[in-house]
Amino acid sequence: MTAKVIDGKVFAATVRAQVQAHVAKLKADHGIQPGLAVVLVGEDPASQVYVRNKHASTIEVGMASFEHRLPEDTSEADLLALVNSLNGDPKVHAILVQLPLPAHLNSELIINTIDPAKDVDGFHISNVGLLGTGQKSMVPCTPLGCLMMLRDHHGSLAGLNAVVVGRSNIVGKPMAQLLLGDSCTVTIAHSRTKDLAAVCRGADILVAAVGRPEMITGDYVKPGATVIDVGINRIERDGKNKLVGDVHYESAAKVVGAITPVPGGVGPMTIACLLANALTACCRANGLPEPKGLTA
Ligand SMILES: Nc1nc(=O)c2c([nH]1)NC[C@@H]1CN(c3ccc(C(=O)N[C@@H](CCC(=O)O)C(=O)O)cc3)C=[N+]21
Repeated sequence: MTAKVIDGKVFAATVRAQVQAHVAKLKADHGIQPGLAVVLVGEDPASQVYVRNKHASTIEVGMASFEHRLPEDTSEADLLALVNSLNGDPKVHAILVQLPLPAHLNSELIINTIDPAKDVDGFHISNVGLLGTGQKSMVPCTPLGCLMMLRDHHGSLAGLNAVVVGRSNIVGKPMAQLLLGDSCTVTIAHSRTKDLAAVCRGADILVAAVGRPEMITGDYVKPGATVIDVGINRIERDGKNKLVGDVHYESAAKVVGAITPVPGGVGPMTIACLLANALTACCRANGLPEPKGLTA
């Protein structure tokens, strides 16, 4: 069987185009421009790349982008003061504090200080609770992007067996909630699950978010299954730096029905969903109808 490659790059471009059109309409009809603030503490090179990409895409869809780069030794009090000022800034509808933060900063405290209505990452405890109880919330960008690709590929997800490998607060747990919301039968597995391969082989939908390069091989997948690879691992192979997922693409692709590549799968969708969430936050803040097809 030849697997269908789910092209996240192409899909993300269509999401960004929808966001761009909606942003233009907000401006024309209401004179409103959505604003996204990104806060980066420290000099982590990978984080700097993401922040630069986010800035460029934000401008491209016509939103205002506010970048705050703070030194590694920024105090918790100073960071909290910045978050509070962004909370109170009417031009800022959406706030993202890049993670991980330097170890001397309490990430939970900082995330929970963001106004939940502006929390485009959906990491605030209020948004986590709202999602868990099926209420309107801000939904974490990576799981939202995965859900969009799955809905596009399958139409309805009702009744399908979904296995999420990974139990993080930013991907595994919210992904499971979203799949449950779409009426999948959901299993959350992880590195300590007994006979992980057998559990994974029961999946019609397999979401790999364990953070272990190429761990999910062809032996872990059911023929015809849909595989979403959330992993982004930088490894060295044959003296070269390479980006690989949590799925061993070559062996899995021989078995499954559809699969997302790395790069060019979930990553671009994460950024597109960040923009979608910023737009949603802006519409809600102004009591306007939300964009269709861009929310959970
Ligand atoms: N508060 C917060 N929210 C985040 O959403 C967040 C974060 N912190 N910290 C870091 C991670 C990482 N992340 C990525 C987004 C896009 C790509 C992406 O577009 N990747 C490209 C490849 C890029 C490359 O070549 O390096 C791809 O997969 O095709 C990757 C990683 C968001 N994160």
